[in-house]
Amino acid sequence: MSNKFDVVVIGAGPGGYVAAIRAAQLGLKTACVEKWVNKEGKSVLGGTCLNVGCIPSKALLEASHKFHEASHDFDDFGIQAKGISMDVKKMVGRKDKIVNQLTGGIAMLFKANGVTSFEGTGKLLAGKKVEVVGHDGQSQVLEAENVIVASGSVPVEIPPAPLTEGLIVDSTGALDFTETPKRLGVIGGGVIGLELGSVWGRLGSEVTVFEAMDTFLASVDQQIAKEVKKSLTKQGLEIELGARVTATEVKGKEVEVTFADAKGEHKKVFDKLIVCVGRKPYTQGVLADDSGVTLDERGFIFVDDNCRTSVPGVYAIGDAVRGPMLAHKASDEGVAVADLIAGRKAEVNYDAIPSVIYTFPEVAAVGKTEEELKASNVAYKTGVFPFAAAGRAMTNGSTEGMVKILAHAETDRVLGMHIFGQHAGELIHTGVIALEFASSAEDLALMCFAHPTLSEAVHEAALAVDGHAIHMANRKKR
Ligand SMILES: NC(=O)c1ccc[n+]([C@@H]2O[C@H](COP(=O)([O-])OP(=O)(O)OC[C@H]3O[C@@H](n4cnc5c(N)ncnc54)[C@H](O)[C@@H]3O)[C@@H](O)[C@H]2O)c1
Repeated sequence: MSNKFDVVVIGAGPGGYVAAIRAAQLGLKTACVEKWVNKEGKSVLGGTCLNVGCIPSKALLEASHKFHEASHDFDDFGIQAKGISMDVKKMVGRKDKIVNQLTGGIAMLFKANGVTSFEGTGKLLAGKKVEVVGHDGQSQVLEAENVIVASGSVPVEIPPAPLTEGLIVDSTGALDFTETPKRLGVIGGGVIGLELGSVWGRLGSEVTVFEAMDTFLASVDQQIAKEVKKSLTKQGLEIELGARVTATEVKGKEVEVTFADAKGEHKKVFDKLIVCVGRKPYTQGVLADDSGVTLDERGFIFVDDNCRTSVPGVYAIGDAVRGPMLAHKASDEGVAVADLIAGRKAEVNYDAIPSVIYTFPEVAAVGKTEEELKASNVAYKTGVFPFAAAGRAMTNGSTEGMVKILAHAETDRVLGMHIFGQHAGELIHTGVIALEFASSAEDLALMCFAHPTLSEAVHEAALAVDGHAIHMANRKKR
C-alpha cells in the first residue's frame, strides 16, 4: 500500500473523524491516525467525545435522571414505584456498551467511505509528512498533500489537587465510579462540574461544587444563570462561589479539601473529589520542532478564520485551536476544511454555534447574551416566556425555566436565544436557524408551532419581544 495521501488527519475525535469521512466522500484519498486505546486495551476511534466525554456522560445523566424521576416524581403522576434502587455497575456497563457501539460505528463508517485507519501516535513532520508510531513501536511515515491536525484537548490539572487513583479524579475518572459516593466534592463550577455534579447528586451523593469565580456561569446570560443556580441548589447541590481550592490532603479513604473564600479558609471532607477546572489544547508530541506550525500565546495551534496554520496545506481544527471547545464546532470545522481542500467554498459561522449544559433541566444558548449586548452598546429588545405557562411543560411535570430571545431594537433581527428548561438542547436549534438565516423575532412569531409542544415557549418568547405573547400578561414596554 502506498503511503501517499491527499489528506492525512491526525486524531479521530468528532473533528478528525468527520473531516476524514467528508474528505473521502469528496474523492480525496484519506488516512486518519488515532492513538486512543480504551480500558480493555483496544484501539478505538471517536476521541474524548465518544470515549470519555459527551456520550458516556449523557448515558449516565439519562440513567440518573430516570432514577431520580422514579424515586421522586412518579408519585405526582399516580405511579407507585416502591423499592427503587440503583445498580451503579450496571449503569456504567450500559454506558460502556453504548460507547463501544458508537466507536465501532466509526470504524465501519471509515471502511464504508474508504478512509484508511492507522492505529498509533501521529506526529506532523516538516514537509507535510506524518510519522505514525504504532502501538508495537514500529514507525512509518505518511506523505500528504494536506494534513488536518485534530488532536483535541486534555483536562487541566492543578497543583492543589493532584489526581489520586480512585479518590481525586478528573472528568474521565468520574464516569467510572463503582458506587455512589456519599460525599462528593467538585472543583470547578463550569460545564463539566455541573453536569457530573448533578449526575451523582441525583444518584444520592451530597455534592459540593467549589467555584473560584464570584459569578455563577459567567459566560451564560445572567438572567438564565440565576434560575439555573436556584434550580440546582433546590436539587441539593451546594454551590460555593468565590471559593478557590488551595490544597487537598488524602486521609485514608477520604480527601480533605481546603478552600478560601471572602470569609477566610475552610476545610471539608469528601469520599471522592472531581477536578474539572477546564481543558487545554493537546499538542504535546503532535508537532515536530521543525514542522513549521506555530502555537498562539495560550498554547492553541495558531490558525486563521479558515483553520489554516502557518504552513500551507496544514490545517488544524477543534479543541486544539481557538474558539469554543465543543464537539459540534470541531465537526463543523472538519467539514469546512475538507471542503476547502477539495476546492469548494466553505466557512464556519462562529456566531451561530449553540452550546448546551446537560444538567436537568438543560441550559442552552446561541448568539449574544444580554450582558454582551450591553457591553457592546447594541440596542436590543427582550422577549421572555416561562415554561410554567406552557401547557406541555405542565403535562410533562417540568415547568422550571424559560425561553429568552434578544432581538435588535430597530431591525428586530434575532441576536441571541437562551433557554433553561427540559429539552433546551433540542429547542435551541430554532434559535440556531434564526441566527443562520438572519431572521427577525417577527419571523419566528409568524411561524406556526405545533400544539402542545415545548417549542411553543420559543414562539411565545418571539411574540413577547414586541409585547404580543398570548399565554401570559405582557409587560408594558417602557
Ligand atoms: N456540554 C458541553 O458542551 C460540554 C461538556 C463538557 C465539556 N465541555 C467543554 O470542555 C471544557 C472544559 O470544561 P470544564 O467544565 O472543565 O471547564 P470550564 O472552563 O467550563 O469551567 C472550569 C471552572 O473551574 C473554575 N476553577 C478553576 N480553578 C479553580 C479552583 N482552584 N478552585 C475552584 N474553581 C476553580 C473556573 O473558574 C471555571 O469556572 C469547556 O471548554 C467546556 O465548554 C463542554
